[in-house]
Amino acid sequence: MRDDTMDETTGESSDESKDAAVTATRKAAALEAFKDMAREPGVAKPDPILVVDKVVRRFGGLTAVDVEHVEVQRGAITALIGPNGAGKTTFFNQLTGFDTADAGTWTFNGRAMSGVPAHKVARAGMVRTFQLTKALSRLTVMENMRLGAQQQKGESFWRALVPGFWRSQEQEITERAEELLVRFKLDAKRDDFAGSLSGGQRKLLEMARALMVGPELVMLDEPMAGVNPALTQSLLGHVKDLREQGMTVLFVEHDMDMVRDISDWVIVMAQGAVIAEGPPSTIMSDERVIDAYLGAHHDAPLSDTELQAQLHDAEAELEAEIEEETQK
Ligand SMILES: Nc1ncnc2c1ncn2[C@@H]1O[C@H](COP(=O)(O)OP(=O)(O)OP(=O)(O)O)[C@@H](O)[C@H]1O
Repeated sequence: MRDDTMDETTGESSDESKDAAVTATRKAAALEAFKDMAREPGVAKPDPILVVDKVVRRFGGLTAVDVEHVEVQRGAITALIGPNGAGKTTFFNQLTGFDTADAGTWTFNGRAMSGVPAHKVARAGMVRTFQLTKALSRLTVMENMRLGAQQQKGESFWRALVPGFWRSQEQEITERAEELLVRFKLDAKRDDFAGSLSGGQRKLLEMARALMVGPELVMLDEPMAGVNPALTQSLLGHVKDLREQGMTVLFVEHDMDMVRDISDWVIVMAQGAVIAEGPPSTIMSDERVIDAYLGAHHDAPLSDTELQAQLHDAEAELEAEIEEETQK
């Protein structure tokens, strides 16, 4: 039963103040772990949940991922950033068993995971979110949630053999789905097609679906992409909430405001490799990161011709914008 007695000094119910205390503690613990940490790619973490060594993925002649060593701290929110084509999504796919690495090893909670198929990786406690595909959009919100559990548990064998066992599992799955839908304020949409949800609601469903297996490490692929600014804060709150519930979060994101707002630590990839790590407040002023985003040699002086070309492009863009505005 909830204890709703009020704290006279803060005016909060004691449950609320307890929640706030937990939030402060988890955040503080995460920040404490990164205090004084060397800002070097591959730097050792005090309590890593994930440790990656020499992972390589090639597509023909292109090396999409070539990560020498990286560690992810347990209980923290870590952002994985980098310019387009840096290899972030490919790296996520290797780690979660959705694609096979050409080389390398990694451990999750000390357990070797290379070569382990996706549903077993999920069962071990490491899940990634997926954007809603066309097929999933045609299912209801509830069906998506149930699929999140079934697909990842890979228990069709048991389902066929032991119907009684499966029925009790089914009930458990439905209850867990209901609980998560309430938490993500999607319960009123449970019977709507996932395709009819707004951009922000889809992101919530993607997150809720990943939580069906009760993961320890949640990997979010661009959780803010296509989200209406009005829903931004609510989504950020849900991501922070994962940490408060004791989960570890690793997310890929281009939106630097979000990275600064919620991450405890940032890992930067460029051309397949981890090139820098550091706290969100200073990472974007790291020379290696500036180089990666702007392309090498940005500090070499521009030739006259290059300068003219840049000015010309900027003017053309500005004119196009003005024209667009006047036509509205
Ligand atoms: N299935 C594939 N076949 C061939 N090349 C691929 C494949 N998947 C990714 N690549 C290439 O690998 C490189 C890394 O791509 P990836 O999508 O992992 O980068 P990213 O950092 O996630 O980029 P973005 O931020 O734009 O999503 C790119 O050059 C991409 O074109």
